[in-house]
This record gives sequence, C-alpha cells and structure tokens, in this order.
Amino acid sequence: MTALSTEALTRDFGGFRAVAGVDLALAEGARHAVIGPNGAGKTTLVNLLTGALRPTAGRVLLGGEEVTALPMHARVKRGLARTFQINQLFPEFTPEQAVTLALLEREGLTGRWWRPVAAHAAVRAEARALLDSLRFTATEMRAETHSLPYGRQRLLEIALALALKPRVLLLDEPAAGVPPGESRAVLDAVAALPRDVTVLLIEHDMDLVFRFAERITVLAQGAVLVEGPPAEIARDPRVREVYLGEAAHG
Ligand SMILES: Nc1ncnc2c1ncn2[C@@H]1O[C@H](COP(=O)(O)OP(=O)(O)OP(=O)(O)O)[C@@H](O)[C@H]1O
Repeated sequence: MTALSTEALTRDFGGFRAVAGVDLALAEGARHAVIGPNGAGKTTLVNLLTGALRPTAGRVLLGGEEVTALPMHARVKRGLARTFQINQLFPEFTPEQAVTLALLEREGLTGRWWRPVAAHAAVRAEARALLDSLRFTATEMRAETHSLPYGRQRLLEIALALALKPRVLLLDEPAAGVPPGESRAVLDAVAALPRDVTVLLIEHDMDLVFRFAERITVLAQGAVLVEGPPAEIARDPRVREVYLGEAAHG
C-alpha cells in the first residue's frame, strides 16, 4: 500500500519549471528522504505535498486517494502532518503538558473541564508514552520547554505533529539550527518510531540523511535524478556530479 505518492507533479513559476514531472511513491512505514543541491526544488515539492502550493500539472495522492485539489487542513485531516514551527511551542509548558493538550485538542476535548479525572489521566499517560517513544526521559517530560536543549525542542515539535496520529509525517529540515551533537539523536528517535507512521525527510545534512533513510530520492533541476537505497545513491556518479557542481559554483 502506498502512503504518499505523486504522479508527474509539476510546478511552474512564470516561465520557470521549479518541479518537473516528479513521481514519488512512499510505501507504508517508509523512511524516505528527498535530497538535492540548492535550488533543486525541494521546498517547492514540500509545498505541493502539504497543499501550500497548487501544482501546474500532476497529482498528489495520500493513501491512494487524490488530494491534489485539497487545502492544507483537509490534507492534515486525512493523515498528513508536518512539524510545527518552534515559535508555536509554549515555552513555559512542559512537554507532557503540551502533548496532553495536543491530544485533547485532537479528540475535541479541550474546554470540557467537567470530564472525568480518569479520562484526563489516560490522556496524560498517552502523552507520556508518545514522548517516551521519542526517547524523552521522565525528567525532560516535566521540565519547562524553554529549559530543554534545542534538539529536544525540535523533537517536541515532532511529538506535537505525531499527536495528530498522522499516516505520513513530513519533516522539512528538522535538524536546522540544532547543534551537530544533538541532531543525530533527533533523527535516530524519528527513525525508531513505530512503522504505522511513514516518514518523508527533506534535509540538507547528508550524514543525517544517510543515517536515517532507507530510500533516497535525489532531485536536480526540479526532476528526479535517481532514486534508490542509500548505498546505491552514495556511489552514484550522477549524484556526486550534481553535488560537486554545487561545491564548485556555490
Ligand atoms: N515563488 C517563486 N517564484 C519564482 N521562482 C521560485 C519561487 N519559488 C521557488 N522558485 C525557484 O524554483 C527553484 C527551486 O526552488 P526551491 O526553493 O524549491 O529549491 P530547494 O531545493 O528547496 O533549494 P534550497 O535547498 O536552496 O532551499 C529555484 O530556482 C527558485 O529560485
């Protein structure tokens, strides 16, 4: 079963083709990464997947159903989640409180302060389990978010996206700004999530990509240059060429 796919996905800006006939297919439970040199079309592709941009041509499918014409929130409802931005975290909340609220929100329970205490306890336990699956310690779960290392704050954003119980999690540069010593832990925690969530990673840092992904799609000039397992991508001369070109010109 395909969790997320695109067919001949294309986006023009004026006369410029930023995404050119991209075919992607992520199997359920995939750990897939899209890489490519600057200007390859990665950000445009993400925006087409989330619904922030409409394609000039082609289709986006979620669980085999076409979502090309659906706005962002409708795609989220159908199981596509992306990470929240850091400024959406409440710094004085603990991760446990923040995830509990997100879970309550999903179930439409916020504001129902008369609900039984037992129900609340169950949601709290669920929040702790979710944070535990992302390798938060009990101490970290109960610390105010602003006091946590930046890598943990990024993981909390991922936890909040996971609280929506998505089918597909889209991670757009989740390690941006995270110190190198912490960024591996962020991606390792995501890689180890249960396989009922499919993960698509867009990331600049090659070390992280090769650590995380089981399949890699390389974009160049808006089109798929090559797709395959990391070992194949690493030794593909075409991939080296586009990155060497970038190093020479950038
Ligand atoms: N709104 C826009 N209007 C015109 N051109 C655009 C627009 N958005 C992107 N482009 C162009 O499309 C191409 C792909 O851009 P995009 O940002 O998707 O690449 P990218 O792979 O994400 O690059 P980077 O790694 O540098 O972020 C670039 O040449 C960019 O200049």
